[in-house]
Amino acid sequence: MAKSIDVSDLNIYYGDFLAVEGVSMTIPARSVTALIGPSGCGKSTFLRSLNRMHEVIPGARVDGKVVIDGQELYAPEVDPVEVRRQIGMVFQRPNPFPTMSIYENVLAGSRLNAKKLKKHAADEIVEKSLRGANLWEEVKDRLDKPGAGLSGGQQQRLCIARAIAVEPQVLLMDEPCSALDPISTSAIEDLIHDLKSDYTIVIVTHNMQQAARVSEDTAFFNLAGAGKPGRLVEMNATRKIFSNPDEPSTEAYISGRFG
Ligand SMILES: Nc1ncnc2c1ncn2[C@@H]1O[C@H](COP(=O)(O)OP(=O)(O)OP(=O)(O)O)[C@@H](O)[C@H]1O
Repeated sequence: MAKSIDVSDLNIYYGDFLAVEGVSMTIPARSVTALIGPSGCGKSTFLRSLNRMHEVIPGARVDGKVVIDGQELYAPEVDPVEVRRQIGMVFQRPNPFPTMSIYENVLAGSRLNAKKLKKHAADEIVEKSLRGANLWEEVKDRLDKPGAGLSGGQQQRLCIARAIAVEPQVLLMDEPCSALDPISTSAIEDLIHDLKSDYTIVIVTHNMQQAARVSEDTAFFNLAGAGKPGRLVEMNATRKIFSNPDEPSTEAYISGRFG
């Protein structure tokens, strides 16, 4: 199920504006890769290029290659809508469908994928996904209540349940804990740890400790200068990035000297 991702010479544009330049990296399967770097260096833009969400913005485009287990993501025959279904994404702010029940929130993606879902199969998906997102025990007695009635941390876990319900190959997370308190953050981090045995996870985070805690590899992005595009400075084992990075600018960033 989990897939590795090979990115080569990827340039990412908003119209004429080159936001991210020349990224090449290999993101290993069944592992967590953290993307770090100062504001505006293109972490979210890069993340969205991995499931073709970037192109949703008018005029936005990429050139270069993204290959997921041998399949080129930007090949002409690939349907971007299908890609977005297969590569799950969790955003900064939990965004459950507010009036939809917890049960239906989990199934939202599966209902799009399968025309008719039998009650028994639907129940199974809901329980498995909520268990996978570490939320089952907290909500099993109120599955018919609206998603908006949950706490922020529970809502974020509900969004993760919704993302994993379709059994994606890859899970992209854009600062999934930035709107959460420390206890909910810790629950999500534990969950990320559990999920990585099944999924390839890429997470954008501003929190250095979080990158150090949850990821195997870390990619440090930076701007080459004001008005210049973001680029990948260094990707290495997280252990190495936080103890003995190859690049002085990585060292400066992680030690809090800029960014
Ligand atoms: N919809 C958009 N249209 C035009 N430019 C955009 C758009 N979204 C982002 N950008 C620009 O692309 C560059 C990279 O932005 P991006 O949000 O990817 O950076 P980031 O590293 O994720 O930042 P942050 O850490 O602040 O979230 C910035 O110069 C930003 O202004």
